[in-house]
Amino acid sequence: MSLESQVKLPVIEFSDENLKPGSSAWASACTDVRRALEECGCFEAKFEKMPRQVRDAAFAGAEELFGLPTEVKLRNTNDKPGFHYFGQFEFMPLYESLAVENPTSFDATSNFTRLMWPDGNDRFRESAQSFSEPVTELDRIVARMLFESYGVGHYYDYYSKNTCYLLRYFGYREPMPDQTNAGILPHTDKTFFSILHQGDIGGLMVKMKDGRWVDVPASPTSFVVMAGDALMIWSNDRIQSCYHQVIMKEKKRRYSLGIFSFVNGTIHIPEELVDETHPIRYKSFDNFELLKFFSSKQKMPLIKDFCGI
Ligand SMILES: O=C(O)CCC(=O)C(=O)O
Ligand SMILES: [Fe+2]
Repeated sequence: MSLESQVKLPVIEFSDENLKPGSSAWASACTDVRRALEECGCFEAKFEKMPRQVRDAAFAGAEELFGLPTEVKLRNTNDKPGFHYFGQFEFMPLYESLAVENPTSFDATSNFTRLMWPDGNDRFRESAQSFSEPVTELDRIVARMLFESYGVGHYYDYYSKNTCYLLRYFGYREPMPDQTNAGILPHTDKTFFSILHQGDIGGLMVKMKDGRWVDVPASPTSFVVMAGDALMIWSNDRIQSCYHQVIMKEKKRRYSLGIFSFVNGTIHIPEELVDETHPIRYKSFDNFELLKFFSSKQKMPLIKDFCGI
């Protein structure tokens, strides 16, 4: 085994014991979350609240969704930049994804389902919402723990009221002989948090601070929590957004599900996170303007060109 594959992500367990705010187990989980994000930009969350049948139904839904004709998938449009179908890229021929905005809502999941299946598909609709509920809950737990650990617990109220969630389904074809096995090229997300959950086929890799790429094993009980660029800016660079990519190592189709959080309204860098060793690096910004800025550029711009000081 090479040294590279021995590096592992930090693992944090979220169980009944440490989910009680105010308990000592909660306080130590708050510190673990902050340390993992500051040191690695991501961690593996073991989260018991996802029932096995809900997870399996969500992946069965993914398989059905990617089985639809491309022209149907292309109906997945949205006024928000980047909240739509992606695929058919020459430089990433294996990758496709579809997005459901506000996936914990009955109406939003119904609208998406009707768009894909005009005759209805209740099983799919229900699976999308039931999967999203516990994962958005995990997002809020992680956010609250991080804010408390930074001494800005009051920010949680604003976050929970103003966060907009996106459920994204990822599908990757198996590479043909002589075709690239790059599923998705290295990038950071424009989110506050991204929580990814792989199906049975792994392939996700995350980059550590020392430049090493680490495999994220697929597991039915693991969720990868990653810092997005919006969190990096909000944290005044105490946390770096997580570089990640997908390499298709197995000759099989791969599915993955992601819950992405975006904060509505102007995000200010908390004064508590600014001090002599962390002078202010960014101006206040809008998460959707950040998305727009990146989607409008041909060449990958730098965050500092968007809101750096
Ligand atoms: O397929 C995955 O697990 C990750 C996809 C991803 O990183 C993205 O589209 O932002
Ligand atoms: Fe990503």
